[in-house]
Amino acid sequence: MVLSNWLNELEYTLIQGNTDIQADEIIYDSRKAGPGTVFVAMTGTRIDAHCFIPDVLKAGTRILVTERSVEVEMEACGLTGEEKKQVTILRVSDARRALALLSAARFGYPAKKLTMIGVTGTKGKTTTTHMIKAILEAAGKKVGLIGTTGVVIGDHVTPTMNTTPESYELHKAFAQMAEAGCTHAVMEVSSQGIKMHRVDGILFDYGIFTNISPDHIGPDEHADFEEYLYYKTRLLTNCRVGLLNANDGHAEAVKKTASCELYTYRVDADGSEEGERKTEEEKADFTASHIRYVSEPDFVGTKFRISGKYEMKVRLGIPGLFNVENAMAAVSLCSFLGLGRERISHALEHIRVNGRMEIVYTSSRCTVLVDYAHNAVSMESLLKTLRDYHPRRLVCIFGCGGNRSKDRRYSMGEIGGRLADLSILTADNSRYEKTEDIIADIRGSIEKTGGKFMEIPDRREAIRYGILNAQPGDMIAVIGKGHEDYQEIDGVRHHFLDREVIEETVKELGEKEKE
Ligand SMILES: CC(=O)N[C@H]1[C@@H](OP(=O)(O)OP(=O)(O)OC[C@H]2O[C@@H](n3ccc(=O)[nH]c3=O)[C@H](O)[C@@H]2O)O[C@H](CO)[C@@H](O)[C@@H]1O[C@H](C)C(=O)N[C@@H](C)C(=O)N[C@H](CCC(=O)O)C(=O)O
Ligand SMILES: Nc1ncnc2c1ncn2[C@@H]1O[C@H](COP(=O)(O)OP(=O)(O)OP(=O)(O)O)[C@@H](O)[C@H]1O
Repeated sequence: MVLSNWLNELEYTLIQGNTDIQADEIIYDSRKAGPGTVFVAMTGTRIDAHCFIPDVLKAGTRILVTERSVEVEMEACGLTGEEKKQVTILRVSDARRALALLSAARFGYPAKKLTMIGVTGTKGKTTTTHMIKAILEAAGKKVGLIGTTGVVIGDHVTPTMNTTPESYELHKAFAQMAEAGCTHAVMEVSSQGIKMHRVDGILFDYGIFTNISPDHIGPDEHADFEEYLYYKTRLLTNCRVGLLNANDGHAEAVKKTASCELYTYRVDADGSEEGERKTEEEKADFTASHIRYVSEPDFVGTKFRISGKYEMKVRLGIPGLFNVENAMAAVSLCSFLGLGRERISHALEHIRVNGRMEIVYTSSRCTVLVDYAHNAVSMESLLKTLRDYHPRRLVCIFGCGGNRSKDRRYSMGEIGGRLADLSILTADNSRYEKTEDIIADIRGSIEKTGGKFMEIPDRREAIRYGILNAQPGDMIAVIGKGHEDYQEIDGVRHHFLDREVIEETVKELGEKEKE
């Protein structure tokens, strides 16, 4: 490919060289340098990649995209004067944005070949994207998905470093999706991804804003809540049709900044009808009401009614009030796509989202579920909504990650003590810390609540204990790791999946009962 073919959407200054030269690949990691590569030097949060310019030139790269003058680096590269002259240098104001625009061109603008659906929000991104995928697939569409659980195309899952991967990886994935015959791409759009220009140049057909609460604020993420909110709202300035959760405390502020064709959805947990709402502000385009919590021997979830621009009754096979919100986002969106109600209904009744309120076992004996809640806010909303099912006992099996803020241990201990009937403290990803030390930190706060707890540091044994000692009608929530299929100990990831341990134990239980 000739470099100039990739430059249509890029604003740049040609510092030296020419653009009518061969370019085969775009790289943003110096370790992939070689002849034919275009090196985009990004100023990182840890490293300024301009310092790798001598290395990439030595490795054979002859095209550089830079944010600043690189005379010093050119001096240090060891090339002859003639060789240096042959290097093409493009100066851009933002290399991350340049990477996004170049990557889109490099892969032939694959996002334009797909119906693009983006979901942002502090919570609910993974669940909502999986619900949309399940509905579209039930309607016979081929869908690609990108998010925390990886890039999913058909049965093939490729793990990703980030919830919203780097722009180059995104366009590569879109190209693979288009190649595989996908018509729709549904992806999680993190605020950090927006801030880091990973989705620059993509115009989403549909954008969803699920909710926002303080999170991801810190040295390498957002400076403060205002910045976090700002970047989250950018999705609704970069899509044709937007959907906003009217239940969210910041919905009005988000509405003011949105520039798309905007619709709202809401959940009336108190059972009131759309017609009974008093103010215009309280009305939404899509409303869920008449919510019932259903716990049957083979089905745990909710039933509710949707009214407004779309009407249907839903039986949702994933428990919890917040999942009604997630389902409302998914159904409202799918209502624009002209899908049959029976397909939507079937998909939601049988929905399973890997590690998100995932019911692994349910019978008259007990219900066991896995969830990714790994901080106090998520844990609190999870335990509160599980109470709506009136379990005999609510048992929560959890730990906390090592080498992370200790505040999380104290706050999760406090929530467990207050909201569970029994907490079983165990290992999460202990990393370089001793599991016993982490549990001791949790113990410190749980003891103050007077809540009942026990300690079983081995996570497998903790899960086995919970299930083998269940009382009829118990609900057991195994939380913190969700879809993760490993336990990280001393820098090594050992295979471990909560769901598998639950399934093994349930089998053991069945065999014991037969004896
Ligand atoms: C703080 C942050 O967002 N960092 C992201 C950023 O890394 P960075 O560019 O700052 O990294 P850096 O190490 O300073 O390197 C700078 C540049 O030097 C290059 N380099 C580096 C070494 C070398 O030898 N040669 C070389 O060329 C690197 O390839 C990079 O281009 O760009 C990388 C590539 O896209 C990301 O993987 C990385 O995410 C890190 C792992 C991260 O933890 N990010 C979190 C904060 C994040 O993005 N989270 C969101 C939100 C999730 C949610 O909502 O739950 C997400 O979307 O994942
Ligand atoms: N709409 C929601 N509101 C509040 N909590 C939610 C909601 N949806 C899911 N949760 C809780 O948050 C956890 C993470 O859910 P999910 O993975 O769907 O969200 P996410 O936005 O992708 O989160 P993360 O950024 O932590 O990966 C779930 O395990 C559940 O406990």
